[in-house]
Amino acid sequence: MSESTTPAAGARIVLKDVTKTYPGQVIPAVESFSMDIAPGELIMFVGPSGCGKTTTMKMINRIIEPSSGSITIDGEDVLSLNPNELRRRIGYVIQQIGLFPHMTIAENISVVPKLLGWDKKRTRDRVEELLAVVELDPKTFASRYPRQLSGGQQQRVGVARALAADPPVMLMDEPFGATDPITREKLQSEFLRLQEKLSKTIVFVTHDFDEAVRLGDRIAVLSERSQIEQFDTPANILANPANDYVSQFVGHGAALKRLGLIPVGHAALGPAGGQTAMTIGVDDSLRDALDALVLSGGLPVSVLDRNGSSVGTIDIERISAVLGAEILPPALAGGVRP
Ligand SMILES: Nc1ncnc2c1ncn2[C@@H]1O[C@H](COP(=O)(O)OP(=O)(O)OP(=O)(O)O)[C@@H](O)[C@H]1O
Repeated sequence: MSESTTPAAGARIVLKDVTKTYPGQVIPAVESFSMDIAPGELIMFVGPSGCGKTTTMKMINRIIEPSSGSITIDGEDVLSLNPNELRRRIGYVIQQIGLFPHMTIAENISVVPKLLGWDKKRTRDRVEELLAVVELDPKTFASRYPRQLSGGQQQRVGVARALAADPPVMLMDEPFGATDPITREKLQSEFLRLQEKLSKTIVFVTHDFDEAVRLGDRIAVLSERSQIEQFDTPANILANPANDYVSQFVGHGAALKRLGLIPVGHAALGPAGGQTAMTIGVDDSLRDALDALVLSGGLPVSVLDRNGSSVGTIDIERISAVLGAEILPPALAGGVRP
């Protein structure tokens, strides 16, 4: 990325006692919601349909006006920001994508830059840069229309459009919800790679707890009226759900989900060499290692470093030890690195 477009890192978002009661309703859709989101954090809102996730998120960019309470971005009250300032500071991606069908991909991405009065060259350069960022070749895609793109490609354009003015904050409402599972996983990985570079502050709404675990720095598990049942890292929520409501959300397979978060390199590896049927990378997850163990018929799996050299082996005991050192015999538990 050129120096002129060094990305804006995230901003702090603070919601204090935010309540929204829709006109004609007695019960608020969101009641006394408070949250402090650090710059660069990726926060997932998960909860059942109708619990108030979207209403809470849309109050941050004022698509919905709060009935009471305050919301600040880097200390500034969002109610005091004019519409252009809001657009500059907050990108917005939605499930329905919302690309304009009669505009080319380049024109779609240029919508906010145009509103902000950027000149043609700056806008064109930014469009090219962003298409490259979301892995769509500008030569092929800039002049196409949305209907000439697959769902996954359209969703990438949606992300590029939200990033156009390099906002420090991104709001994402089920952005990958309408894609098939394989495309969805691909978009999630791309998105994580992108976020590693950009470090935006992101509020991401999803129904899918596994998506929340995969993407989130912290997850807010919400119940009716956007009440926060637990707000913590994926690993802590999986290991210690705060109550039955959260446990239900975690669902079955909590141990497998936890393994998905831990790199193989965190386990105490066995000695390299010996008979192994399969290999796994040191940065792959323990869930991948378990998968390889199942396919190898239980034979230890050889662990390779980034250069492809064998650095040790992993087996089922060593995987279990990472999750439950405290309940295993001391000899095994002792080998686990924190
Ligand atoms: N414009 C509106 N007028 C009145 N009630 C509304 C309005 N929009 C949403 N609601 C109600 O507010 C509550 C919260 O809705 P919201 O869309 O925020 O939930 P959600 O958790 O995002 O749901 P979903 O996952 O289904 O999108 C729901 O009971 C909904 O029916």
